[in-house]
Parts: sequence; C-alpha cells; structure tokens
Amino acid sequence: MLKVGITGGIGSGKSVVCRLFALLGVPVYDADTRAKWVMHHDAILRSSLLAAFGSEVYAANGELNRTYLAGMAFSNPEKLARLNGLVHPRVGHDFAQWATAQQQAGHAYILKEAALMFESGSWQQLDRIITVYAPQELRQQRVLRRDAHRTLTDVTAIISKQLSEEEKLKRADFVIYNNDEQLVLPQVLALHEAFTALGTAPAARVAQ
Ligand SMILES: CC(C)(COP(=O)(O)OP(=O)(O)OC[C@H]1O[C@@H](n2cnc3c(N)ncnc32)[C@H](O)[C@@H]1O)[C@@H](O)C(=O)NCCC(=O)NCCS
Ligand SMILES: Nc1ncnc2c1ncn2[C@@H]1O[C@H](COP(=O)(O)OP(=O)(O)OP(=O)(O)O)[C@@H](O)[C@H]1O
Repeated sequence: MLKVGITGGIGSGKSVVCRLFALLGVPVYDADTRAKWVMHHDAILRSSLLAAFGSEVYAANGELNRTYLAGMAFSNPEKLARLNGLVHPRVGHDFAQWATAQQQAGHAYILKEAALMFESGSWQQLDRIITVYAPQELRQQRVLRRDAHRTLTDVTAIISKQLSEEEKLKRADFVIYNNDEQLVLPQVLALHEAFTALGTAPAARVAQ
C-alpha cells in the first residue's frame, strides 16, 4: 500500500482536495484534526501540555482551549517549537496505527493531510508527497473568508511559521495547482490513477 502525503500552506486547499480523493474512496488521515483528538484523549500528552503551558490549555469542561494555544504558540517561536515537539510524535504514532489498519483493509493507497509535513519530519513516513499550491494573497483571502475569528495579522503570523511554498514545491513529488487558474478535478483524477497503479504494483516499484 502506497502512503501519500498531501501538504500545502494555510488556505492552499488541502482539505478541499482531500474531500475529492475521499469521494473516490481513498482513506484520508487529517493530521490537524487528529492532533486535536490526541491532545484531548492522550492522558500523557495532556499532562505534558499542562506542565508546559499551564492550566489554561484546557477549559473547565476539559476541552482543548484552542484560542489560548493559538494566541500563545503562533506569537512565540519557542512555545510553538515546544508544542510541536510534544504533539508531532504522538500524531506520528497515531498515523502509523491508522495506516496499519488501512493496509489490512486492502487499500491501494492512503492519504495523510498535514499543513506541516516537511517541518515535522512526517514526510519520512510517506512514499510520495503532493503539495497543493496557491499564491499567498489568495490563501489569505480564503482563510479570512473561512475563519471569521482570524485577522490578516493572525494569518500572516501563521504563514511565517510554515515552510515557504517555493521550498514545498521543490521538495514535493507532485503539485496540485489550486490557484483559480487550473481545474482541480482533472489533476486529482490523474494522480488517483497513478497512485492506484503504483499501490498495486510490486513492492520494488513502490520503494523505487
Ligand atoms: C494551536 C492550535 C490549537 C490552534 O488551533 P486552531 O483551531 O485555532 O487552528 P487550526 O488547528 O485550524 O490551525 C490553522 C492553521 O494553522 C496552521 N498550523 C497549525 N498548527 C501549526 C503549527 N504547529 N505550525 C505552523 N502552522 C500551524 C495550519 O495551516 C492550520 O490549518 C492548533 O493549530 C494546534 O494544536 N497546533 C499544533 C499541532 C499541529 O502542529 N498541528 C498541525 C499538523 S500536525
Ligand atoms: N478552488 C477553490 N475555489 C474556491 N474556494 C476554495 C478553493 N479551494 C479552497 N477554497 C476555500 O478556501 C478555504 C481554504 O481551503 P481549505 O480549508 O481546503 O485549505 P487548507 O489548505 O486545508 O487550510 P488549513 O491549512 O488552514 O487547514 C476553504 O474555505 C475552502 O472552501
């Protein structure tokens, strides 16, 4: 089974693209959502986050206080690095377990969606990487439309914590252009065909 990563900067359209793959029957692991799940459910991680960032990390009802964490982490590089250092290994472990279950279900390939793929080192768990590309101005507009609570300053701060799109393009095996100039669906269908073939080919070809 081929493991394909799909990354791209904030607002590039990873989730939209992943919804298309999911419609084709491809299992998709959403690292952003799972990161929040493990931060809520993993008792050891909860204790580490409380020890590192204080009791405000969790609200009185036990829910993750995302606004507090976002405000703290996206404005302080050391705190963000500490948060990443605690959360990313747990997400890596969670993904490995999920991927094993998918393999047993006999899928030709699976997708892992993550904003941070090269930054977190999680690309090493994957066979191929797709970058979803859109220019920064368009990404900012999309996020401001999507996230009513974020300002342009917030979005710019998050962008500054992510690897540049140029670097992601250099490091990716495939690019999906979601820049309002090219149709997305034909690009997804072409990759689906290629990955289905690769995922069902002998292991030697997949490993390359
Ligand atoms: C700080 C948190 C709680 C803020 O949650 P919130 O719901 O406000 O934002 P959300 O998760 O939707 O993130 C918005 C966007 O910011 C970007 N982003 C998220 N985490 C990070 C990070 N650690 N570094 C850089 N960019 C990030 C992504 O593009 C993401 O889609 C949350 O982002 C988080 O837990 N981040 C740490 C875990 C992580 O790195 N997740 C990303 C993939 S594993
Ligand atoms: N081609 C498109 N045309 C119109 N709107 C789009 C297009 N692609 C994405 N969007 C919209 O832009 C916003 C950002 O897209 P999406 O949530 O998929 O980005 P993302 O890369 O997953 O972002 P994040 O890193 O924040 O999770 C969403 O509201 C989405 O509906």
